[in-house]
Amino acid sequence: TGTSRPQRMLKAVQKNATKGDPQSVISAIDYYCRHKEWAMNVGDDKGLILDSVLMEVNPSTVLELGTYCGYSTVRIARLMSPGSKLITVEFNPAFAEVARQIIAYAGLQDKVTLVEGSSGDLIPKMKERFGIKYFDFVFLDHWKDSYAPDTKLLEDCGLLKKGTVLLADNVICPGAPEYLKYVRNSPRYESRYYKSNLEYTKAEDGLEKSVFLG
Ligand SMILES: O=C(NCCCCCn1ccc2cnccc21)c1cc(-c2ccc(F)cc2)cc(O)c1O
Ligand SMILES: [Mg+2]
Repeated sequence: TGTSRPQRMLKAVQKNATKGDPQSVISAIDYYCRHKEWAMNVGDDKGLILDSVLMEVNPSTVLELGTYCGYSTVRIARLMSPGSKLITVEFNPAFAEVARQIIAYAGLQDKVTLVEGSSGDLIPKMKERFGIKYFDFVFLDHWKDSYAPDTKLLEDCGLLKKGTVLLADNVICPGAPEYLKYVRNSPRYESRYYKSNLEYTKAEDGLEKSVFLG
């Protein structure tokens, strides 16, 4: 058996990044995934768009669906103000274990709560479990066919407020057609597509930014 791809990514971070320096963790992962082995992090190209949308919102509460190894968790948390909270949901325990270590290596564990489970089960429990009233920012990066149902679930659970920004990864590759139809046709969202590349490749992909209008 041996190590998994996430475990090799963690080794690369421990070898090449500086403890407590989130930017060096991001650079170490991007270098590893571009030159050694591809992995499904949002990556550096789309990461710059994520950074700028995040800074524009300056959220107090963030929900991330799909932690994977914690790359986007680190990208988001490093830009969040003191006292703000990021809840990230990961379905796969092995991914969650690596992510916890990468988030801690970056020194961002105090801002981040990593929860294991499925979005469908956890979204209805956010208020009671984490004392969340609303999310100011939601990053969707989990099962692509869950983006639309989970967005409806967030609405129904009263977790979105006027101005909440949803940012969805992979709307072109692998694609989230149902989600695009939903947010682009709904009068309750103002949507915009940011064209970019699939992480570490020349293939097209992009992020869809959708503002909830209440
Ligand atoms: O599949 C992707 N991500 C999702 C992974 C599984 C999420 C499971 N999960 C996590 C939390 C959670 C909560 N509830 C339910 C389920 C949950 C993904 C794939 C590609 C990709 C792959 C091959 C290729 F050739 C091109 C592109 C690129 C990306 O950027 C991706 O994000
Ligand atoms: Mg993705």
